[in-house]
Amino acid sequence: MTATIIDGKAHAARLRATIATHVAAFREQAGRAPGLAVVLVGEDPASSVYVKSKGRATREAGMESIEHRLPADTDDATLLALVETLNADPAVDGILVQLPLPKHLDTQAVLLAIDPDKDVDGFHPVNAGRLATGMPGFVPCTPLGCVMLLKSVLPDLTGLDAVVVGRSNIVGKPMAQLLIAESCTVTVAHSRTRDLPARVRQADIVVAAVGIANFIEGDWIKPGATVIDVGINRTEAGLVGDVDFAEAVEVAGAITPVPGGVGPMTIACLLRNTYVSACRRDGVEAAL
Ligand SMILES: Nc1nc2c(c(=O)[nH]1)N[C@@H](CN(C=O)c1ccc(C(=O)N[C@@H](CCC(=O)O)C(=O)O)cc1)CN2
Repeated sequence: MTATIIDGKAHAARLRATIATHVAAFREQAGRAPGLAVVLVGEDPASSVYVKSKGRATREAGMESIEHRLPADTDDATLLALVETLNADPAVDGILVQLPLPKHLDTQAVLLAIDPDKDVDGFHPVNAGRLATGMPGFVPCTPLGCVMLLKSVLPDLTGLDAVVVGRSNIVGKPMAQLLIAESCTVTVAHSRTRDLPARVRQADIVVAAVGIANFIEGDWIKPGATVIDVGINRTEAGLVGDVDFAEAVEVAGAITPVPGGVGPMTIACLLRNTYVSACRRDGVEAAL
């Protein structure tokens, strides 16, 4: 039996349409549009595409897109000064610095400089702490999108065994926190985990965020499990995920494809976070 394919593109389109409706109501009530500032340093081709997509999606949702493109040799002081300006700008509800930054820049210092209440990426330690302790804050967009896709096929995750393969600050760790909040039993695995295939085989939910093409093999998957593939790996065969899709689709109960799975949800969730930020800043109740 082949798995249900979870159509992230369709889910993202629906979420974006919903946000656009709420943004229209916000504009009526608040007399202004939510504003998202995106900062890109350098010319990494993939990052340039993502930033362009974010700008287009922001405008299509009825929000204001403010783009700052800085040269690759920008120094820390210049970037930090721009973040401070955006922190102080009342028209800016959300600030996002596109990652990865060029190697000479101090990513941690830049993320720390963003006002946590405008941190629509949810990468600031204050928001990581809020997520870990169940307080309202901003949840990183990719894991938030993963949970939405998961719940589209498994509305109640209570008691399920989940394995998150990958322990990054922007996907693995927040993903684990979200699954704990959904009452899953969560294992966070990584490159040094002993007998990883055996761990994955026990899981009802597999989230693959390890960054290695086709790393998770079909016979690691428990029959009927739900597989969420966060990987975006450019190979000679094209864009592939961290899961060997051709193998896993024969075993899983449901699986996200790459492309067209988690990726589109990242930008849709960014719009959601920006709308929520505007509502919080204006003291308006968010409709989500
Ligand atoms: N500040 C941030 N930087 C980065 C983030 C982030 O959430 N915040 N995530 C990624 C890149 N990213 C958004 O920035 C992103 C990645 C992938 C997609 C997407 O829609 N992917 C498509 C394939 C598109 C392609 O050909 O590359 C898909 O999977 O279908 C959207 C956004 C790292 N940096």
